[in-house]
Amino acid sequence: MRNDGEAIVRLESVTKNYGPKKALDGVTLRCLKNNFTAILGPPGAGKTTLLRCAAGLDRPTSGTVDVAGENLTSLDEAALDVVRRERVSYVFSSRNLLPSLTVAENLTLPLRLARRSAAPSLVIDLVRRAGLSEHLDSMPADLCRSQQQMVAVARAMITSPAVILADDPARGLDPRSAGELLGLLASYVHDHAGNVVLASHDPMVAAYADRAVLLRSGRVEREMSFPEGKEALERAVHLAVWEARDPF
Ligand SMILES: Nc1ncnc2c1ncn2[C@@H]1O[C@H](COP(=O)(O)OP(=O)(O)OP(=O)(O)O)[C@@H](O)[C@H]1O
Repeated sequence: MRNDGEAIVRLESVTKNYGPKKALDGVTLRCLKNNFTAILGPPGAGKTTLLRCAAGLDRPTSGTVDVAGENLTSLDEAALDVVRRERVSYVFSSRNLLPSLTVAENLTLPLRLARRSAAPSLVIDLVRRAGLSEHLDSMPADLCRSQQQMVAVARAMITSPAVILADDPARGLDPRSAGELLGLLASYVHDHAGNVVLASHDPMVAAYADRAVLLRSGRVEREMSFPEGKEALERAVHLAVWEARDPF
């Protein structure tokens, strides 16, 4: 981890209301460059809302959101569309792939849409790490769910975006597959100087992260990072959740 203190995603006093519901309630947060930041919290804590505001998919009711130095809240729809297409990769917890395209076509779709190419070494490396070498000509329906999510995560990396925002991509996977998926994201951060912000209800995710942010009722409850290692971070997160006497 290179913790240079610079933020790739910055939220300042962000509030998001859905009618009378405050999904985010004055969130101020910095997700540092070259870090895997885990946003952890129980269902309804506001994790998805936070990611959607950071991706420019939703606009905050008040407050500001900066991504890669760009103030999203000041952009019009056309400029926001460019950020969404070119600067940010978003991974959903399921149904990320186009069912009528092969795995290879799904994987390279963002490059085709942006009329760009990627370094062959990056593509080969991603395919190998994601365990997809044997499946490039398969259709998504022929893959199991964990493989489909691997394609989605590898696809998010293929354009080398400013930041990958992932909404519980390992939700519902068996522990081994979840570990492989999170490991792929963690290695991308460290080997390709990537930036990842991942939301999850599962404290286990902290074992792969550099920094954990606990969110509850739309507020940042606690932020944790442990230079001594990820296991210490996972232990601290479990302890904090237990101490709150309100497990996720
Ligand atoms: N489009 C919407 N309209 C109304 N209320 C919403 C909407 N989106 C989210 N909410 C509410 O805002 C709160 C935060 O929701 P959000 O989905 O961000 O939480 P979450 O932490 O991602 O939850 P989960 O882990 O269940 O996905 C919840 O109370 C939710 O019901």
